[in-house]
Amino acid sequence: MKSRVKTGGTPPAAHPSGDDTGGTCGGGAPGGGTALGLRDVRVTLPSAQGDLRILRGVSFSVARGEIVAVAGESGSGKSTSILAALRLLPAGARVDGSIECAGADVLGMGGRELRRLRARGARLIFQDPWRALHPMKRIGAQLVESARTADPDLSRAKARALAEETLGRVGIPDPASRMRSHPHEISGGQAQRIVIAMALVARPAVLLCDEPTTALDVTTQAQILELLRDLNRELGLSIVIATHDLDVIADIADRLVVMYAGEVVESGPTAEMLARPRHPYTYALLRAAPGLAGGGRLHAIAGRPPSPAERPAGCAFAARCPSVHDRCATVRPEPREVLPGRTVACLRAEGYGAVTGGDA
Ligand SMILES: Nc1ncnc2c1ncn2[C@@H]1O[C@H](COP(=O)(O)OP(=O)(O)OP(=O)(O)O)[C@@H](O)[C@H]1O
Repeated sequence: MKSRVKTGGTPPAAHPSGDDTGGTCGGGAPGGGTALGLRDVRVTLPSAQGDLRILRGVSFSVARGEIVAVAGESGSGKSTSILAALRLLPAGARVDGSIECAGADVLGMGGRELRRLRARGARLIFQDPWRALHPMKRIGAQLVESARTADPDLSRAKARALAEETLGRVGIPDPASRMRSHPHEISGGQAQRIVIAMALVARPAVLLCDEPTTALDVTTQAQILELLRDLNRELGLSIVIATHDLDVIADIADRLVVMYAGEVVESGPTAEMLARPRHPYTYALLRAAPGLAGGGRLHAIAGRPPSPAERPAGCAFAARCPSVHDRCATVRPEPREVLPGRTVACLRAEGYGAVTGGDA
């Protein structure tokens, strides 16, 4: 169903609200094999210079039990895609296209359904875990609140038991005593585990992680990603991870969605995209990733992406593209399916070899 929605300027819900009782979008909701689907999503934001087209027809989907990484440089539209999925864009934002979460039409939702969506349909994990934790409330109380907001029929005792069990599940030692701690008593890595636990107790259909490890040290980053992968494997949790750092997610993502200047330029199974990137931007991102270049020379991507106000007429990547040709300046490449489940938006899409240690 196609919709056009003006969002009401609701700020991201740092703490779950407890006032919803209805709705259709939740972890246990029926509805096909898709946990989250964006189809031709366009987002326009008002600004002093006029309307800014931030997303220009973004499509990707996350099957149940799948990990999808949304990658791209800063400003490519990753966060906007995630916030659009939860209708959390700033006041005045216009969203066109269609967004589906666990079988429900997100752009057609009313207030109550939206609260339900945010409480248990799709839960957000931010880069900064402290943003999601109330500094004055005990960790146990925050977990119980999250569980009971998602399922108001859950008794306080059952919610506490679920909270404690989930803390153990995400690797928090001595969960019973941790329940009584306040956020200032824990480390950044533990805080992110607790934020993940707060999402898990709500049994969401999909976890939306926006740069979930960027604020953490390298060892903790790896542990949090391992935790996400375990939760995906053991609970069948569907996960989206937005990141500018392809190294970080290449090992755990089933599929990659590469964004540039508000568009998806390439998407497909991770292994295939690493072995044979087809879009020059994907290739450039891979060559700029230390882990994936495997000790080979790193190639920074020269230049910078265009801002939404200065986007050129044809291909947005043309000014930085080593394979550019005349038509790229005037013809906007539409995403096309080059293999089953693999799309590329490039007039050439010629394909490159895998980026390896010997690549120079
Ligand atoms: N409220 C806003 N008003 C104006 N422009 C915005 C607003 N929010 C985002 N943008 C612009 O939209 C584009 C996409 O931003 P977005 O944050 O979605 O990208 P991103 O890929 O998540 O980048 P980052 O990793 O830096 O968060 C950027 O050019 C950004 O400047």
